[in-house]
Amino acid sequence: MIDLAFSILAADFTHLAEEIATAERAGGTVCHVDVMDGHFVPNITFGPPVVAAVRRCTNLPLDVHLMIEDPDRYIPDFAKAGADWVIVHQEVCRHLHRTLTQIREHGMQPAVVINPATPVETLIEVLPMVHHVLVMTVNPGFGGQSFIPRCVEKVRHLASLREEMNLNFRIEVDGGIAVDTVGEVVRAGADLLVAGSAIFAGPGNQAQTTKNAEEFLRVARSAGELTA
Ligand SMILES: O=C(CO)[C@@H](O)[C@H](O)COP(=O)(O)O
Ligand SMILES: [Fe+2]
Repeated sequence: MIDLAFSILAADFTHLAEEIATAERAGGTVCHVDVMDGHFVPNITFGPPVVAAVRRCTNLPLDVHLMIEDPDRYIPDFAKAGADWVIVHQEVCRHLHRTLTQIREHGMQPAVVINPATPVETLIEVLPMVHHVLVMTVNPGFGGQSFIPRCVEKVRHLASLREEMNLNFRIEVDGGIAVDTVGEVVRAGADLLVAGSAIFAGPGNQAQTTKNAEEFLRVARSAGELTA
């Protein structure tokens, strides 16, 4: 199953509810929320109150990508806000197993993410406990950056580990995913596809947003069929 996890970072914040409804009607199946703290990444976005507002706009799974130092401190707040899936960066978790366990204990699905410079091997011990692994295909911090092709090999590596270890975590990609890059990552084994600037067309441009999402899904699904 291919999921389009549309990233609201690229949406028109003055009409967030409408932007989410448009992406959902066009086939988006997961709502990806990028939380940035200005420390782990050089940008600041939003926190639990915005996640709670998004929760009131949609019943889609909320995939909350925490680009923050010390995520443990905020797990209860994101649970209260209505997050479904919480993704933490391997690079900030000194006790990754404990953090993932805490996410699950708060009723959410735990996921882990690695930056382009972080190897897949750092995750082996936690693969049995995650709902998904996110492979960053840009350095985190901003939307609209260029896809880093070398990261595709990490998706392939994870897909083969999943088979070898007889596990069923999903593989997500995030950053520069668009019609010209999505085929490659799907063929490598990703099926949870984050896209922001490739989907949202800007204020008042719902028709183009719809077209973008439909075309994105058409390309992703045809790559998926070739792979299956
Ligand atoms: O986590 C991030 C960026 O750090 C992302 O989720 C971006 O929001 C993706 O944006 P595009 O590359 O699709 O524009
Ligand atoms: Fe993200």
